[in-house]
Order: sequence, then structure tokens, then C-alpha cells
Amino acid sequence: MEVRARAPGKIILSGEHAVVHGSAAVAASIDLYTEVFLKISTDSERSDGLLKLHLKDLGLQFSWPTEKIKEALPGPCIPLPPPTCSLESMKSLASLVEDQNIPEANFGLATGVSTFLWLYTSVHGFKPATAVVTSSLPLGAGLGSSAAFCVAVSASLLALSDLVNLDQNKKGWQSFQENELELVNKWAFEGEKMIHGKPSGIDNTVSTFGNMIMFKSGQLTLIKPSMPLKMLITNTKVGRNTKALVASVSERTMRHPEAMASVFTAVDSISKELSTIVQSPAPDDLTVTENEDKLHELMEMNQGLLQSMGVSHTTIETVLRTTLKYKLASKLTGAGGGGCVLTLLPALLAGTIVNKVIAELESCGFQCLIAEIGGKGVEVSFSSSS
Ligand SMILES: Nc1ncnc2c1ncn2[C@@H]1O[C@H](COP(=O)(O)OP(=O)(O)O)[C@@H](O)[C@H]1O
Ligand SMILES: C[C@@](O)(CCOP(=O)(O)O)CC(=O)O
Ligand SMILES: [Mg+2]
Repeated sequence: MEVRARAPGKIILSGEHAVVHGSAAVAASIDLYTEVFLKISTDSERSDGLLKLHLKDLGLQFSWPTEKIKEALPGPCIPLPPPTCSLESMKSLASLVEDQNIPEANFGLATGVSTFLWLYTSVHGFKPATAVVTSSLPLGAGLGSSAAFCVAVSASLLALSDLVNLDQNKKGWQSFQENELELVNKWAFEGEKMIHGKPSGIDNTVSTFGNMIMFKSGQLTLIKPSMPLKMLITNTKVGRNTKALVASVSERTMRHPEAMASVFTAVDSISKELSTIVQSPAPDDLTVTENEDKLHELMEMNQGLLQSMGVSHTTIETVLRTTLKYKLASKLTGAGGGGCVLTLLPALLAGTIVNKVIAELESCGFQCLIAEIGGKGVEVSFSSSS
């Protein structure tokens, strides 16, 4: 029994952090993916009794005797709802992962590895298996690698379970039915909880369902943009950790509840207005430009509010200053504190200007890319090639 699952990363156009506190946010999937290959040994197959996890791009391989996992974890938790990992299980997972001696440089991976073990055993118990993970997403840079990882892992696990009804003979990538996607999303959210502490659920939701969405208090609304939206993504390459940044915003909120409530309300309005603008009819270039000007201002306002939440960074400020020289608006995307910055590229902006901005940003040591936004969500493939 084997399957491949791939799940996209995302950009947040407005509302990160505030969405954790109930404000609306707008996000879109991007065409960078995390892919998980999963092969589970059936009872009749001979196996080495190991659960193996290979993080291929990082050159790291881990394995655990399934008997050892059985002593530490409760095992399958079916039927629904998916279980939230208890503190006791977290501790057992930490010691199972510690035994693998993850290199210090990859220390943040420990939670990802624990999450894999938790999701795997919750769906498939203690069956020996091999999982191979590859990703074109930068880890810990604000493009939702944690969610793409949780969604791809959950999708691969559910695809090989009795809980979904996929066509195993179909060649190439296929999607799940709507109710199955909801299931994948629920399991992935449990994984995100382990990595983020208190996630809003926006990242796993957009990775699961794809497209562009507005997300508020756990509810998603599909957005159908009626104007072209091109974003430059600049990776400052400053590593950061979403869990710590989300916790720091919550601490600030405890210290200044009224002021922060106003900040979150302002972000809520920005996301709602942004969603209205991108969906409003744009029959000609003039209307597109007018709408882009409004988006420009909304992005600047959102960035200002993110600064007031304390999640900007000197490298983010450098990107903002650099792009402003070309009259382009930027804002951080994801948790901030480094990571990636979005810059709106107006539809009529000359290619030579885009190249100049990119060259200037890259001369600062940043990495730029232009991703396709709003594509498909999670998919699986049972065939060996796709
Ligand atoms: N391909 C992967 N393999 C293992 N763990 C991963 C992978 N992608 C993400 N993770 C987990 O997610 C963490 C990064 O998540 P986070 O701090 O939320 O940043 P982001 O989601 O913006 O990339 C990593 O430190 C790791 O624990
Ligand atoms: C800061 C936040 O809004 C987004 C975090 O995204 P990322 O992990 O930095 O890609 C947190 C959340 O919504 O769960
Ligand atoms: Mg994340």
C-alpha cells in the first residue's frame, strides 16, 4: 500500500496574527508544495518492524521500532474527532524524537517529527511503514511549510485508511471529496497545534482547499478574484519560529487588551475590504489600477498594524524601504520576525522595473520569487509517477 500526497504553501495577503484573535484574514495557496510518499507494510508483507521517516531535502533519516512506539503512545484514535495530543503523549514523543539525535542546526524539526509520529500512530497505529518527505517550501519563512507538512502527512495517512473513498486505480493526481477534505483539514489542524501552539487554522485550511479564501473564526469563504494579482515574495532568510511569535502577540494582548482589540478590529476591516476589492468587477485597465491603488494602501496599513503587534524586523523594514523607492507596497506575510515579505506587482508594471527591484533586493542578500497564487489544494496519487 503506497501513496503520494502533495499540499501547497500559502501567502497571507492580510490578517496574520489578528486571525488568531478572531479577525478576518485573506490567504491564497501558492505553487510550492510539500510532498509525502507513504508506504505501509501490510500484514502479509515481510517488514523490518520499523517506522521510518526520511526528510529527503535535509538529508535526515529517522527510524523507530514500532514496538518501542507502542510502549509510549496510545495508538489509533478512530473514529473521529481527531485527538488533540495530550501533554503526557507530548512528553513521550519528545523522548522518542530525542533518541534520534537531530543535529542542532535542525532543532526546530523536532516538533515536525513529533507531529508526524502522532498523526501516523493516531491513524495507523503501530504498523511498520516508510514515509519520505520532500518540499520546495522554505521552512520557517512564513509560507506555511508547517501546514503543508501537516496537510500532506494527513492526506497520505487518510488515503491509505478506510476513512476515505479514493480511486486507487486512477493514474496521476486526484483530489478528495469535500467531506474528506474536511477530515484531512481536521487532522492537519491537530498537527498545526503541535507546531504552532495556538494556530488559527488558516494555513492548514488554505493548504487543504487551495484557492484564495477569507478565513475568520474557523470559517472559510471562497474568494474569486476578478483582477490579476501578482505578488513578489522576498525571503529575508532570517529564520524565526511561528509558535514564539504567536505567543509574543498574545502576551502583548494581555498587557494592552483594549489597544490590541482596536488593532485587531482594524485588521478585520482591512481583510474584509481587501476581499471586496479583489472580487469587484474590473472591466478595464483603469479600474484594475484604481483597485491596485486601494490594495497598495491596505497592505501598507496592515503592515503598520503588524509593526504595532511587534512582529516586524529590520530586514522586513529594508524590503519595505527598497520596494517603496519603486512606489511598490509591501507587507510581511506569515508570522513575521524575518521570513517572507509580499510586494504587490501592478499588472501594468514594466518587466524592467520588476527586474530592477529583484536585483536590488537580492543585492541585500534576500531571495526573490514570483509564485502562482490561488491554485489547487491537497492532492494524492497512487501511481508511481504523476
Ligand atoms: N518538510 C518538513 N519536514 C519536517 N518538518 C517540517 C517540514 N516543514 C515544516 N516542518 C515543521 O514546521 C516548522 C516550521 O513551521 P513554522 O515555524 O510555522 O514556519 P512556516 O510554517 O512559516 O514555514 C519546522 O521547524 C518543522 O518543525
Ligand atoms: C501568524 C499566523 O497568523 C500565520 C503563521 O503562518 P506561518 O507559520 O508563519 O507560515 C498564525 C496562525 O494564523 O495560525
Ligand atoms: Mg507555520
